[in-house]
Amino acid sequence: MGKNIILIGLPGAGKTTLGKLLSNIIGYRFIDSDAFIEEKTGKSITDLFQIGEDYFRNIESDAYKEIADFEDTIVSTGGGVVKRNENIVALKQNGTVYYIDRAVEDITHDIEVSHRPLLKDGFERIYALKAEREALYQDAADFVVKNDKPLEELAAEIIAHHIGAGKEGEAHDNPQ
Ligand SMILES: Nc1ncnc2c1ncn2[C@@H]1O[C@H](COP(=O)(O)OP(=O)(O)OP(=O)(O)O)[C@@H](O)[C@H]1O
Ligand SMILES: O=C(O)C1=C[C@@H](O)[C@@H](O)[C@H](O)C1
Ligand SMILES: [Mg+2]
Repeated sequence: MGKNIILIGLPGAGKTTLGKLLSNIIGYRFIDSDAFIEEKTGKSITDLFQIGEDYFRNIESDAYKEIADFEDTIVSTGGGVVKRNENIVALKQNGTVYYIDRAVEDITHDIEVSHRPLLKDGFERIYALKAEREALYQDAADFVVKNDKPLEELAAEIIAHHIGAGKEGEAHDNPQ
């Protein structure tokens, strides 16, 4: 059975769109951890966050432990997956972690903030998230993919890495 493909990165980095595209190409199941949590709890991420961030993060960590047992699955994670190392440890048991590294300026062009609890006060917060989390995303990643090109090209880079072929270019095995 193939290892899971775990996509991490900031809100708006392209994880869900790329994950669905990868799923169509290689036939693995696609899951989005936020949607998985909403289905399991019957509550929206916004509602869970309103109860308290710790409350949400506990539910999120439990979800990653469940997801870690899946096989042949592409996982689009929540942007905060790296806030707890236990999440990454669990997901790496049967998964390779790909950091989708996208410039904040590109993200702000493409997303709106209304249903995003962390961005409800505006885009400024995403600059802070980038500063807070960049090192965490880099440390967690087995492989870094720069999202500054068509998503089909990112998908090709990830598939090449996944099948063990390796590839020259901006995507690179993470030396950290
Ligand atoms: N390389 C790209 N070219 C064109 N559009 C892109 C690219 N990367 C991302 N996008 C667009 O950016 C938006 C955000 O992408 P997406 O929803 O996949 O991000 P995400 O990481 O899943 O974010 P979140 O989970 O926080 O919603 C989408 O409209 C997507 O189509
Ligand atoms: O970046 C984050 O911390 C979050 C991202 C979303 O995917 C959700 O998981 C939630 O809104 C928290
Ligand atoms: Mg998403």
